[in-house]
Amino acid sequence: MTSVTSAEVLFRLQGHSVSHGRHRVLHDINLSIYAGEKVALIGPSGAGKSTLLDCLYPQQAAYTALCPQQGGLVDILSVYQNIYMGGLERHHALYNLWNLLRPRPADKAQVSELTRLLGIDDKLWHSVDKLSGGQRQRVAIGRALFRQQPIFFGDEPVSALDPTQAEAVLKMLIDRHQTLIVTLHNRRLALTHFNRVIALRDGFIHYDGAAADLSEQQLDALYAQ
Ligand SMILES: Nc1ncnc2c1ncn2[C@@H]1O[C@H](COP(=O)(O)OP(=O)(O)OP(=O)(O)O)[C@@H](O)[C@H]1O
Repeated sequence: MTSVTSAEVLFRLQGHSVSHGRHRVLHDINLSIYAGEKVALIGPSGAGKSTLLDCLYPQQAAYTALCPQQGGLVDILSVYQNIYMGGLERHHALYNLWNLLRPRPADKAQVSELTRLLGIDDKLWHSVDKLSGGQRQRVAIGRALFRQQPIFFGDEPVSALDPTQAEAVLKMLIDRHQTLIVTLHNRRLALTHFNRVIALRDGFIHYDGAAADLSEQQLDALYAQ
């Protein structure tokens, strides 16, 4: 895994606004995110969280494992193939083609280990269109983990998992990445697993600070307004 120097600014937006047609969805966003930060991005539906992730991602795309909201899986391919695709950039095309069709033992072992940790090892050779929403979400997370990058971007990456799984998977993502920016609707997870919370509402930053300085009730109020 490539590492980035601690306290290095990885992401910066200054006076950044985004519009879709006449609809402004992000207003004058100012923020810096440093290496090592674990940032929960919260806010009601439509607040602009995914749009903000889209603005930040290109700044470190080469070092970022991305887990988009729709998962981005290829339905007709197996769990193994979908996860393996997270590591395509590490090898040349012929190696990848061979490995997708006839997995080498070493690659198969790595992908199998991820599926075991994610609790989907019995699905390794199933095509992903046969999986439940939560199982598909774990495949998308497996693919992001297989990228082996220092930064993780997740757009509601654990929303389809039950509470126990969501916590375990989030912990795994945090353990394996130096810097994370994750959109979440689960306020408790935001406060217990992240050190910084950025709360958006109607395209404005409503709160940006330490998770330790926030209570769940304050976050609830943000959603209730
Ligand atoms: N391609 C688009 N064209 C037009 N409007 C868009 C487009 N993408 C997003 N929007 C609008 O931008 C606003 C912010 O959307 P965004 O997906 O960033 O919100 P979000 O906070 O991630 O929501 P959710 O929690 O539901 O995923 C919404 O009002 C949405 O309708």
